Amino acid sequence: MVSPAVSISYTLSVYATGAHKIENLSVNKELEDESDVLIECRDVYKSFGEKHILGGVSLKIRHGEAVGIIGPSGTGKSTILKIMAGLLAPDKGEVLIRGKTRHGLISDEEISGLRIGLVFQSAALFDSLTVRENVGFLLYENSTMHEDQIAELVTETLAAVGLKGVEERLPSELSGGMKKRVALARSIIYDTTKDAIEPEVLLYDEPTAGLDPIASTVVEDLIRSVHMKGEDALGKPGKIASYIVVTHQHSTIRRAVDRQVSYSPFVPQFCFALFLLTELERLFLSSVP
Ligand SMILES: Nc1ncnc2c1ncn2[C@@H]1O[C@H](COP(=O)(O)OP(=O)(O)OP(=O)(O)O)[C@@H](O)[C@H]1O
Repeated sequence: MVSPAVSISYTLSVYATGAHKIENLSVNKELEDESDVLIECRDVYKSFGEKHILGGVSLKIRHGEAVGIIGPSGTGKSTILKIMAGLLAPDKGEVLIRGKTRHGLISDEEISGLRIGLVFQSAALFDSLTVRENVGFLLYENSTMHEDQIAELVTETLAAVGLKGVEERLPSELSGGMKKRVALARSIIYDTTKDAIEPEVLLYDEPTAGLDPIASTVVEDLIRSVHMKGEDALGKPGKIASYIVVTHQHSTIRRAVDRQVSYSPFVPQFCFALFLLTELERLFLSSVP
């Protein structure tokens, strides 16, 4: 039997202090089929002033994947998400969206064919807007949809993340977990009047930060539920093609993702290694006749 093509192509380098690159692990295997790669980072570098944060990160996100990135504070996890989302430009290296290089920051032209949503660590809701206005914000601003249509879609999207009757509340009237749900609803809503509905990749930055274990579990299950392999609160298949979760919490990784990329500190203090547990497992399995 022919082994399935194995998807491995990661290089991740993390700098300690100063300009010394101290770890650079890479595993590469040529792929037979690249057509399902939605986002690819190729040898991405990023520094802030003298601080070298990313030193040659390469990774691919494929259609249908649920990926976790775990690691200590300050190692550049949020930075790589922002680079993938097009909010920060890499100093060196490339970001490819469905095989096409994106130059610099995000632009409407370049994102056509793939919607990328970033769910921020804090829910980042507008305090003076109601939940309905927050969730429907982009549609009110950028679509040709009628206000009633947007309101209806907002209600439906809130129901998909398990929230009912909160449309006219202000963010200050919600619990932390509810705010995260509203932020999630805002990131999954889209203009249903458009002809072509593109696949969507969601990038979650610390989605369970600041939540107690029960509220964390609810959010982790919610992340699963809006994925195409899951089922939302209305019992419909989720609409998110792929997602990445950045987290400090192993419980979130265990519950919400299929494969993990981790920065893991070991001796000496500033060394970090990249563990590609699931990928290595796949490589091993695919090599078994
Ligand atoms: N816009 C910026 N300007 C200057 N420094 C920045 C900027 N953004 C991030 N940094 C620095 O880059 C480093 C990596 O930040 P980043 O937020 O990516 O780390 P992280 O791994 O996500 O951390 P955490 O888990 O605490 O969120 C930090 O030292 C941070 O202070």
